[in-house]
Amino acid sequence: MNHFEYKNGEMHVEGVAVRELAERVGTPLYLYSSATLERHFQVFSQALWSKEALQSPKGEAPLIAYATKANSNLAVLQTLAEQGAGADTVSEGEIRKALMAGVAPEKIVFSGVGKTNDEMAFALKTGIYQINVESRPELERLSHVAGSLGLVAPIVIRINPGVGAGGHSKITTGGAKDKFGVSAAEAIALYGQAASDPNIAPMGIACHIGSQISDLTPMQAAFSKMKGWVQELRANGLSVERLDLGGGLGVPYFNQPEPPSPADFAQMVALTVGNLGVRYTFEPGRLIAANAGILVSRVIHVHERADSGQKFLVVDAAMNDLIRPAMYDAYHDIRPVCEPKDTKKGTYDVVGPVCETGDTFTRGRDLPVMKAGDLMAFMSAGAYGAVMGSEYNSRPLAPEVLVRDDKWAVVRPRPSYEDMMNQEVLPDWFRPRNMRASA
Ligand SMILES: Cc1ncc(COP(=O)(O)O)c(C=O)c1O
Ligand SMILES: N[C@@H](CCCC[NH3+])C(=O)O
Repeated sequence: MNHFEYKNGEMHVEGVAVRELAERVGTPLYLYSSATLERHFQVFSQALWSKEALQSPKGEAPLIAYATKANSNLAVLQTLAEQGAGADTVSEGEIRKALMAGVAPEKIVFSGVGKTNDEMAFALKTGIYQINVESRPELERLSHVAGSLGLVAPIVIRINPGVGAGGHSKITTGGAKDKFGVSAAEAIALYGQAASDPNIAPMGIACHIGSQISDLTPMQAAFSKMKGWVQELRANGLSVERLDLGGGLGVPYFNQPEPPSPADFAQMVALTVGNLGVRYTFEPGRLIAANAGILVSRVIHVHERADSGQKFLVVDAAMNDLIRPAMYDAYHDIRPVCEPKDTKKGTYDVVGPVCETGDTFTRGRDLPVMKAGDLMAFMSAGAYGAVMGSEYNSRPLAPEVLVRDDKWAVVRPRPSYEDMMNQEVLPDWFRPRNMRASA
C-alpha cells in the first residue's frame, strides 16, 4: 500500500492533503508518513527475523539498528523505536537523539572513523551494545578511555573487505582505498591484541560496503569473506559472537534499477553466512526512510529564455534543503501536488534560488506544465534529505511534518530569522572602543 497517493486529483500523505499542509506550514517543507516508516521497518525486520539460520545461539533475533544518519528527526526515531528498532549512530549527538527517542542502550551501535575520546566516554558510560572500531589508533584510544573509566568496551572491528558498492563513488565505503575500516589481516592482528586487553571485549567483526546498492552480488562477495574471517579468528582460538553486516540496500528511486527486495536480501544472507553461531546486526537507513518522505516546494516563477526557449522552473526549495542532486547527481522524481487537468507536458530545468549552478535539481525533464504558485513534490526525499540541510545563502532550514492517518504535527519548525541570527552577533566588547554601545 502506498501512503503517498492522489485522491480527488490531489496528492495526499496518508489521509492528509499535501496542499493543505503546504498552505498551513509554508514551503519548502518535508513531509513524512508514519505508516510508511513503520511498514518499511517491519518488512525489512520480518524478512530477517523469520530466518531460522539468522537466530543467535541464544535464540536472539538479529538486531536491526536503523542508521540514524538517514533521518534523525526525533519523531521519526521515536516512531521507529516503538517498532523495536535499535540505532546505528555515528556521533554523540546521534546517540543522544536515539536515547531521547526511547532506543534502549543495548540496541545502540556506534560507528565512524573519527570518534573523539569524549564521544567514546559518553558511549561507554551509556552502556551501548557495541562500538564498531575502525582503526588501530582508535582501538588504542578506546582502551585508554575505558581503562580510565574502569569500564570494559564491547567492540567489533570493522573490516574493509575490499569490495565497494553503491549508487555513487562518494557513497561507496568498502573499496580498499575508502577511509572505512581496516584490512582483514590487520583486523585479525587487532582482534588478538584486543582479546588480551583487559579494557576491551572483542565481540566480533563488522562491514558496510556502501549505500544505494542495487545488486546483491557485491554484498554476497563481502559477506562470504566475512564468514571466512570469522572462521579464521576462531581457528586462532578467539571467540566471535557477533557479526554486523551494515546497511546499504538500495531503494527504488523512480527511473533507476529496481533493487533487490528485503526478502531476497534475507535469503542471500541466510545462505551466505547463516548458522554461524553469532548474533547478527543490520544497519538499514535509506531503505527505511527514503520513500517515507517528500520535499514539497512551490514554483516561484517560470523563466523562459527569450533566445533559446530553455525553460527554468524556479522553485522555493534549493540545494541547501535537498543536496542529493547537486552532490551525487541523484535522481528524484518530481510530481505536481495537484494533478493538472491538462495532460500537456513542458520540458524544464528545475532550479532553486541558491547562487550556484549546482543548485539544479534536474535538467531537461518533461513535467506537467507548471506555473508560478504551483506546488510540486520531490519524491523519495525522506533519507539524506533534511539531515543534510544547511542554511547556505542564509536560508532557514525547511520544517519537517510527520503524518499519521489524518493527523499531522510539525516535528521541527522552521526557525525564524531571529533564531537563525541570534548566535552570530558581534559582542559589544569585541568592537573598536569608539564604536561600542557603551562608548
Ligand atoms: C556504517 C554504516 N551503516 C549503515 C549505513 C546506512 O546505509 P544505508 O542508508 O544505505 O542503508 C551507512 C551509510 O552508508 C554506514 O556508513
Ligand atoms: N548521503 C548519501 C548516503 C550516505 C550514506 C552514509 N554512509 C546519499 O544521500 O545518498
